[in-house]
Amino acid sequence: MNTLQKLARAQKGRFYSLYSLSIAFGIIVVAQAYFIVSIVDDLFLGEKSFQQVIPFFIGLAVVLFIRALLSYSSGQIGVKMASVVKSEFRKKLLQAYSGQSILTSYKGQSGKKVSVMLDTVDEIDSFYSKYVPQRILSTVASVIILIAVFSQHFYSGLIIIITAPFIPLFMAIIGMHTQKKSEEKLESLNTFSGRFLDTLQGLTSLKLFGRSHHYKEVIRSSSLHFRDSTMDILKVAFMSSLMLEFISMLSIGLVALELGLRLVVFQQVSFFTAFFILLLVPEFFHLLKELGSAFHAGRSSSGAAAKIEEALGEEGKKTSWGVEKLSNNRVEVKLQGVGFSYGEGFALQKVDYTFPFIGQIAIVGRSGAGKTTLLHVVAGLLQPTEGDVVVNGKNRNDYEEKEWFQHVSYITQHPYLFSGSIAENIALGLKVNDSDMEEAIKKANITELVESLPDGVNTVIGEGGRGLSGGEKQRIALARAFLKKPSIILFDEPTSGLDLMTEKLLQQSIREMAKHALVITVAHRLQTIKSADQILFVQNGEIAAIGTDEQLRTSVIGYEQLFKKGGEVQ
Ligand SMILES: Nc1ncnc2c1ncn2[C@@H]1O[C@H](COP(=O)(O)OP(=O)(O)OP(=O)(O)O)[C@@H](O)[C@H]1O
Repeated sequence: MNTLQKLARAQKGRFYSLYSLSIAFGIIVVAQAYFIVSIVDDLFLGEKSFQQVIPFFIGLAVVLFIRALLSYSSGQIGVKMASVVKSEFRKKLLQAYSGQSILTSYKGQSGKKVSVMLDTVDEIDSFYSKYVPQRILSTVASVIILIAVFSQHFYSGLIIIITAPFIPLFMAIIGMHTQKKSEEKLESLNTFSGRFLDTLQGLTSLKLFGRSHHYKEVIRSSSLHFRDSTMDILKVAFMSSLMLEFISMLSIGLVALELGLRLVVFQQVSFFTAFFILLLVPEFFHLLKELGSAFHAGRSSSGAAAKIEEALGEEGKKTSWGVEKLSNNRVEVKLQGVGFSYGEGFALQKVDYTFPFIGQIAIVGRSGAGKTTLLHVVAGLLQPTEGDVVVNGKNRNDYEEKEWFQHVSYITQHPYLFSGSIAENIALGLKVNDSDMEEAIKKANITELVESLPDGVNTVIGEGGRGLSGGEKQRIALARAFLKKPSIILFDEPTSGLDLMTEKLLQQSIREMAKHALVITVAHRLQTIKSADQILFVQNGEIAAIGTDEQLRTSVIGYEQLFKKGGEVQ
């Protein structure tokens, strides 16, 4: 609970308001008992008239109103505290997820991440909306009630002091179990969400391989596991409420017995005192019981906080960035002894190469040779584990992240298209005028495609760009690049599946781009390789040779074997 406590204390104003409200609440509870006892005592024993006790009735009504107001206000403060902390956690998680290295972000299931961000963060709500206000209220108000009881009758106070500690003791025992169970519950909820989204995304593959039934069972058992762990928590909650009720009932009974004997048999206390104490004791134990239930909810929140901290701790090796500006439009990228390792197995070996300002560079090699890894290192998505990426004479890590990415566009094999219109997908939030949009569309060779659609550029394409072919998606991504006009375009060419026409259109667009920028392509097509100014031939994580297609064909063993009959790189 430490992190959650710290975050609660950080909201000093609200924290102290809760204390003030609790002091007022304690006084109000005592005043309420006083007014009730005075009314009963005066009316039945003092034989006063109804008119004479009217001031007490008014006092009681005012006190009841203030009591309701105080309870409402402390609840509201708790809700506000919770909303501040929850939005803080969500912001941190979002920053952590978006700032993670590409390797860390690929790890884990998306559904699980969404569940942490939404459900797990929601779980901490009860710590602030229930536990914190109740803890302050119960401790402060119960002390005030205890002082009132002691002031009237010492032995009743003593019985309360002896029996009351059983409640916190019991709460501590319950609390130990609850946090663990709550962590288990959240883990199964996150796993369930992760599996669900994963299965939903891979539904087509599962259907095609006739395995959808198996996965239905996987989801079913995952959901049953979540149900069982929720029921486990509820079981503990019910047990804990029952026990708290039992302890407090016993304690109230003891005080009542003692007071009854003193009042009726020994006649040592007045009716006023006995009744006053008998009204306050249940209030005292009610506060402790409420604390017990709130404590249970608070422990569940601790489990959630632990899960969030775990998610925030998944740092991974990020690319580090500096504060330098990269204003120059001409960007020269130099790889100096650059190496990268995923930890075990494959490693990119010391790469030395200076890219030209403008032109087309192709990266070729067998599958698994390290082409994409090299592209990711150049893109700034992976931080080299050795050597430096030097940009315009300075280490790239010295530049601001935003500055670098302003100069780069990366067109992957499967570009992500958001749910929205084609225009929105091309602009990606940029404010663009119609003629710029038209030009980008023309250069990316999608004019015909756009014109064939019912609403032109305003046609809505589904989540993930459903309804468009792979080649069309890539051309939309190219249009993004034409609009952005970056200095460096990284292009992961599709391995297969493009018809001749689409291939030609893509090649045309890339050639157009290479007139004004540096285009680095992970190339799989002979045509791209032939038109490249220079080719980096990658073999086992090393640049084995550099040259034009002609040069490499005559001088490098293993280069020619890369090509299949159809002209595609294997
Ligand atoms: N996240 C990762 N963690 C560990 N190893 C990885 C990771 N990504 C890739 N690898 C390994 O690194 C090696 C190079 O992968 P890379 O994707 O760079 O190859 P490639 O030349 O682009 O292959 P292809 O043409 O098939 O896409 C492969 O052996 C691959 O298994």
